[in-house]
Amino acid sequence: MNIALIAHDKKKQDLIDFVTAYKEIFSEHNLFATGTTGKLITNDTGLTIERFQSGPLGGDQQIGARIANDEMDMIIFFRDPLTAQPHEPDVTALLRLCDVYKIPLATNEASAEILIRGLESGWLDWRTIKEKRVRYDG
Ligand SMILES: O=C(CO)COP(=O)(O)O
Repeated sequence: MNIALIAHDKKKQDLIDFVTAYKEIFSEHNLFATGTTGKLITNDTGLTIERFQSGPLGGDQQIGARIANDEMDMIIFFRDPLTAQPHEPDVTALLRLCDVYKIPLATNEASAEILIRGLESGWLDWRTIKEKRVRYDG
């Protein structure tokens, strides 16, 4: 699975702690991140992460492009809902593309817990699950 990790500044430590807690699971997947988030996570965990530009410089858009190319399977984005971001339109565009392409997206720690446990349990193979559901329906 290709997993993108993103955190706004006030949420970065929370994401580092989260990735550290689930390092074993994350280490089995291809990780991507916006610039600063990726650098901090790699420094703390030693995990290999492909880094894009920093968010305000286009990193969210680069991850969005990967989604549009069907190259992302999950987005974990610890957003800061209490601080205005200069690149808010980019953030909105990224979230929109997750919905356009039906990509699992967690925008807070609680949702991320559920996604990562689902990933571990094999629930994230959503395309197969959807095919089965269609078969059951008729
Ligand atoms: O701003 C961000 C997401 O919108 C995150 O960017 P950085 O990881 O470069 O701080």
